[in-house]
This record gives sequence, structure tokens and C-alpha cells, in this order.
Amino acid sequence: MGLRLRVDGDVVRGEVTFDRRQQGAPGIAHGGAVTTVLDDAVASLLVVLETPAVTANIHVDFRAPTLLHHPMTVEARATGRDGRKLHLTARLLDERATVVAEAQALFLAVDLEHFAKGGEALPEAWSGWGANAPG
Ligand SMILES: CCCCCCCCCCCCCCCC(=O)SCCNC(=O)CCNC(=O)[C@H](O)C(C)(C)COP(=O)(O)OP(=O)(O)OC[C@H]1O[C@@H](n2cnc3c(N)ncnc32)[C@H](O)[C@@H]1OP(=O)(O)O
Repeated sequence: MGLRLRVDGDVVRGEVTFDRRQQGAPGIAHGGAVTTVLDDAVASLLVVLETPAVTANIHVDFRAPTLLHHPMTVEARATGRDGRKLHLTARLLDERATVVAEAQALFLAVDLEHFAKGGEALPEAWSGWGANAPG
């Protein structure tokens, strides 16, 4: 889906255009694909927060059909932190700046060891990451 995300101050912004590969109903993106974009956008806030964390839950409101082949923008920001709990939100907007979907996510800060459970080497860039991890 060609999602491109960038950090802009304390906000993550990006662009995405859904195509037939993410189709649900004819001409409309599947809600799971929309949720993936929103989850990726809030996850990118972890760079801003300098905190390794994972999605514990994500609630998505689908406000309008997300049309295929129409460029969309996504923006995500942190709304609060309560110990290990990170409260994050993201919105997907169409070319008219109409919100087509929005998400509220709860991330939980984890130690980097959490990611080692996958059995794969972690990226070198992560070695200095995690000063804000719970352990
Ligand atoms: C320097 C450069 C860096 C570059 C950097 C680049 C970025 C690179 C990103 C890498 C990261 C990508 C991440 C992507 C986002 C995923 O896609 S993550 C994948 C999807 N998520 C998962 O796989 C998570 C699976 N779940 C788990 O591992 C565990 O359930 C969790 C979430 C770690 C929680 O387990 P736990 O640590 O044992 O937590 P637990 O003690 O049960 O609960 C702690 C508190 O949270 C609450 N809680 C736990 N789960 C829930 C829930 N689901 N709902 C509500 N409350 C909950 C509990 O009630 C408890 O509350 P309190 O009693 O303290 O008030």
C-alpha cells in the first residue's frame, strides 16, 4: 500500500493510497488494512517517545468508506502516559480532509527482550533504544 511515515515534531504524518490488494467491498479498502495503517502510524510514535512498546489494544472507528486509488493522509500523536501505558491516537483523512477512520490505541512499554522472543536478531539501530523501557 506504499505507506510512508515521517516524524514531524511530536506528530507522525504519512501518506497512503489503497489499491485492489487491500480491497474489501468493491472499490473500498478492507477495514483490516485501514487498521494496519493506523496501528503502524501510532507505533511510529515510539521513536518520538523513545520507548519500546507493543500494541495491547486498538479501537478503530470507521467514519466513512476509505476509497481505493484516492490518496489519504494519516497523522498520529500521543495523548498521554500512565506508567507503562501509552495512550496513542491516529486519524486517516481523505483529500478533502474528511476523517474516514480514527483509532485510539493502548501500547504497553516492554523491555527489548520482548522482541527477542521472535528469535530474530534485533536491528543494530535499536541497541541504544529503550532508556524508557520498564526494566
Ligand atoms: C533509536 C531508533 C529506534 C527505531 C525504532 C523503530 C520502531 C520500531 C517499533 C518496534 C515495535 C513495533 C511494534 C508495532 C506494534 C505491533 O504490531 S506489536 C504486535 C501486536 N501486539 C503484541 O504482539 C502484544 C502481545 N501482548 C503481549 O505481549 C502482552 O499481553 C503485553 C501487551 C506486553 C502485556 O503483558 P504484560 O506486560 O504482562 O502486562 P500486564 O502485567 O498483563 O498488564 C499491565 C497493565 O496493562 C493492562 N493491560 C494489559 N493488556 C491490556 C489490554 N489488551 N487492554 C487493556 N489493558 C491491558 C493491564 O490491565 C495492567 O494494568 P494495571 O493493572 O497495571 O492498571
